[in-house]
Amino acid sequence: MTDQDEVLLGVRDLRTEFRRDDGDALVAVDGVTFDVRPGQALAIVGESGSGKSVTVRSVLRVLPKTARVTSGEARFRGRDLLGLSEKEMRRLRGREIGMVFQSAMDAMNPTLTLERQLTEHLLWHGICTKADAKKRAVRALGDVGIPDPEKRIRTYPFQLSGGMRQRAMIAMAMVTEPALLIADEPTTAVDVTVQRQILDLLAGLKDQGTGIIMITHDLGVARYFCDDAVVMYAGRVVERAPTRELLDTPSHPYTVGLIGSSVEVGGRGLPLAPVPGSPPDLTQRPEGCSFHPRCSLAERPRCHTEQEIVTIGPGRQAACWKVAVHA
Ligand SMILES: Nc1ncnc2c1ncn2[C@@H]1O[C@H](COP(=O)(O)OP(=O)(O)OP(=O)(O)O)[C@@H](O)[C@H]1O
Repeated sequence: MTDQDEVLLGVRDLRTEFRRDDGDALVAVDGVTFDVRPGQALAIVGESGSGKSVTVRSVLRVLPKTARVTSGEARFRGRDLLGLSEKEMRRLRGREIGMVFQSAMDAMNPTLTLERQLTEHLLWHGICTKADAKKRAVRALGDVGIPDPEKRIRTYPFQLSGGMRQRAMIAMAMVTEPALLIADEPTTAVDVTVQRQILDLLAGLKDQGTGIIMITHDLGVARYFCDDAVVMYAGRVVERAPTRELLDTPSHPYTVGLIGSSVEVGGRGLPLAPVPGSPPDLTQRPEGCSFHPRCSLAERPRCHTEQEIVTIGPGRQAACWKVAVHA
């Protein structure tokens, strides 16, 4: 089997724009490329507004009306998701691609019991018969560690604690046995103990061969859970590497700053403190490297005119020509 055969999701040169009222286009995602393989987790890290969510929303085709993907490819199991009909995408989302978000309250329907939500989800996707749906739903809740699932299945999301709700959302995402799971800050709103339990649950999925994309602010979570990482800045990937290498020996000046400003205590990263300065207004992106106005190493004219991708090693690239000079 070649490397290429093993790619579950291959995103290439993805570009997504928002149309603004003043007519200007805001390029939120600009040329993003990454691969996710079965049984592997990819972290997408970066400051707020760097384009992490818009990237995965573009892949899932759940963008606000004002946004559109203007170019690129998102090949999932051989099919380009960006070329599928909306009907085909509806079949795929929630079935072959599961989704877990920061807040289960936003992702689940507060007016339906867990039983209704889980069984309707299974039946809509044609996973099993009505007779089997409840059994599978109870099993899914048990699998994510919800005690007494036969009883709990009759509750509404708001009747559960935050941690239990998050588990129920993961049960929803897992019940169809998706090949790919996209998790957008799944542990941000829960305490450390629940965070660990949720990561262990997701690790179980990974062991079964599920590919995972994890958006996270928490470098400790990325280190603990993710095989590879991409760092985004102003809509672009500025560095990609196996996670441990990226965190131990970062290359791009932005990654260095990001890690330098994050304190990892006992393997858990605190939320990232911002690198001095602020990201650019995406309607007026600086020429060349978008990070140059904040970069202490920036040199004229090269950093102001070009952004070069440098390959540092296997699976490692950084969007900074100075990396090659210092390597
Ligand atoms: N609904 C929207 N309308 C207009 N622009 C938007 C909208 N949503 C996002 N954007 C633009 O896209 C950029 C990327 O947003 P995105 O939500 O992907 O960032 P993020 O990295 O996920 O941030 P966070 O960590 O805060 O969730 C933002 O900086 C903003 O300029």
